[in-house]
Order: sequence, then C-alpha cells, then structure tokens
Amino acid sequence: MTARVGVITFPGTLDDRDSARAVRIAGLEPVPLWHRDKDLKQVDAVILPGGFSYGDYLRAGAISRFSPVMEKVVEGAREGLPVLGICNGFQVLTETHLLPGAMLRNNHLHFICRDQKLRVENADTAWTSDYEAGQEISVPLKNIDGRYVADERTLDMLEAEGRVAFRYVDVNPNGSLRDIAGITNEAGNVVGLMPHPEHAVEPLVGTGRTDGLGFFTSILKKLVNA
Ligand SMILES: NC(=O)CCC(N)C(=O)O
Repeated sequence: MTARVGVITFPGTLDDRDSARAVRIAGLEPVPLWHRDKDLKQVDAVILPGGFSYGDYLRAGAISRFSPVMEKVVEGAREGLPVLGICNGFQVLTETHLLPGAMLRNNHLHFICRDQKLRVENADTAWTSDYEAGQEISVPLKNIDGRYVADERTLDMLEAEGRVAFRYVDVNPNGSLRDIAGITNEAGNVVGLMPHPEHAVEPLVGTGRTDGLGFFTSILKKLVNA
C-alpha cells in the first residue's frame, strides 16, 4: 500500500500538475484537493504548489491563506502532518504563519526564471531526508516575490535551530537575507522553499537533472517505508 499526498489547487495555481506528477513518479498517490474543500480527504501529506494564487493580489499568498482548505492544513500541520510549500506555496505558508518571515519583491524588481544551485542545509526534515546535509542540487527558480526576509532575532533563531533548510549557492538571485532559499518549522514536518523541485524529477525534460526527486522520495520513505 502506498501513501496519499494531497496537492492543493487554488485559483491561479500553476504547478499542481507537475507536483502531482512528481508525487506519482516517486511512487506515491497524488490526491487533488480544491481550495474550497473543507476536509483533506484523509491524505498523509500535503503539497501547496507554485503559481499565482488569487493573482498574487494584495501580496502573494495573502488571500489564499483564507481559503477553507487552509484551516485544515494549519490544524494538520500543528499535529505533525507533513506539508511542503513550493514557491507560491511557501508564500502561503509564511502568510498563514506556519513558517516565520515574509517574501518581498526580488531586490532587482524582475521576474527571474532559471536553474538555481542550492545547498540542502538540513537533511532531517520530512521532505529532505533522502539528501545529505551539505549536498548541492540544481532546480528551476521562477518568481518575482522571492526575497526572503525576517527580523534579526528570527534569522538568528532559524540558524541556531538548524531551520534554514536550503541556501542559495554561487549567486543570491533575489536579495534573500542570509541567502535563505527555504526553511522548516521546529518539528521538521512543514518545509517551504522558493525553487521548484517538482520541475526537476525526470531525465527526459528540462535540463535532464533529477535533483528535485529527493523531496518526493523523502516523503515516500517517511510515509511508506518508515
Ligand atoms: N512560480 C511561482 O510559484 C511564482 C510565484 C509567485 N507568485 C511570484 O512570482 O513570486
């Protein structure tokens, strides 16, 4: 028996299909969830995919956090449900305060779309256990509101607790403080990052790299082979 991973679609979500595909390639069953769903259909984990939910109006993720499904996501996350927010999904996670900090416009004010090198700093989370700490991976990055910020105290706390899960390597593409590309909550079940692992899971497409697959095999191991 395999585990079921919910993939939420908000109006304006773009990457739900690729996320579901990555889940399937890893050997898990993707379960489509709609932003108006009032329950999570008993899934074992949830992915908030990338895109422009609600057109990024007000602030990216600011309206999605009020979608009915988010009530259950927040409740589940607090009880240990694994949740992964990718790009716009990370923006939603900061807006719901499941993860600290906020995403601002890139410091150069442009949308960027390219492959980006990252270092996996924390390989002990639900979504990164199939990587080695310190491992460098390259996956696509595509956003305009990708600049991670938080106050100094929060940044120091994240560093001290090992909660900076990913850091940009070689170049900081957007002015994110301390080169932060993604973070985790204290328990390691909620992870958010700006780059897109779900777009780098098959050798025949894109750059041919499969560096993003580890996110999905990590959760497979946690849920099925644990
Ligand atoms: N790829 C994405 O998820 C884009 C995210 C986004 N809303 C931004 O431009 O910042």
